Amino acid sequence: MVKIAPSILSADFSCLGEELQKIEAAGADLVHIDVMDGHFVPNLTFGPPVVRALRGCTPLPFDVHLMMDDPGSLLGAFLDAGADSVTLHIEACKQPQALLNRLHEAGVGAALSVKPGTPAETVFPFLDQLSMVLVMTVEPGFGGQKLIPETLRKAAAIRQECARRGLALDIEVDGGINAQTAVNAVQSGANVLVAGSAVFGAADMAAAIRTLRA
Ligand SMILES: O=C(CO)[C@@H](O)[C@H](O)COP(=O)(O)O
Ligand SMILES: [Fe+2]
Repeated sequence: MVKIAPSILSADFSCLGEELQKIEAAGADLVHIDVMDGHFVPNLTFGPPVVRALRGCTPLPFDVHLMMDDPGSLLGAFLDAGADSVTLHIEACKQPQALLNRLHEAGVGAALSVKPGTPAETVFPFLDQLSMVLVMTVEPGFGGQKLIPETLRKAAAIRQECARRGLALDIEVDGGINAQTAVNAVQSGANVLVAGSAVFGAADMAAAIRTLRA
């Protein structure tokens, strides 16, 4: 079953709560929240107070994608704010194990992400401790970019390694996912599709989500 995680980076920021209610009604499975710190990526978005404020707007799980240089510094605040799963970039983690331990202790989903230039193998030592791996299919920082096709080979390599080890992880792809690119993404082993512009830019969000899922 393919899960659809609309990224609120492409939502109307002047009425984020209503935007969450719209994607819930349209059949979204998760809310993908792109946290950018202006250092790890050249853009700045939401912090824990925004996540906390949105928590009351929908029961959908919050999939928090931390694009931060020092994710440990605000991890507790994002957990308190209502994150259901937290994705850390392997490139930003000096001690991934310590941060994963904190996520396990908090009882939330623990995910690691790789940027397009980061080998899939960097997350292999942690696979048995993860609920999800996020393969970035664009350079992180902005919505509305074109998917980099070679990145899907990493989704396939991670899926293969999981199968070899008998692990049933979610594999999420993020960036440039639309009705066309979703086909190759799912064939490569992804089962969670992040979609910002393809959902929030659609005239009919429910139809866009149905098409992505199909
Ligand atoms: O993490 C990111 C970008 O850094 C993404 O979640 C984007 O927000 C996806 O946007 P689209 O490419 O689907 O428009
Ligand atoms: Fe994201």
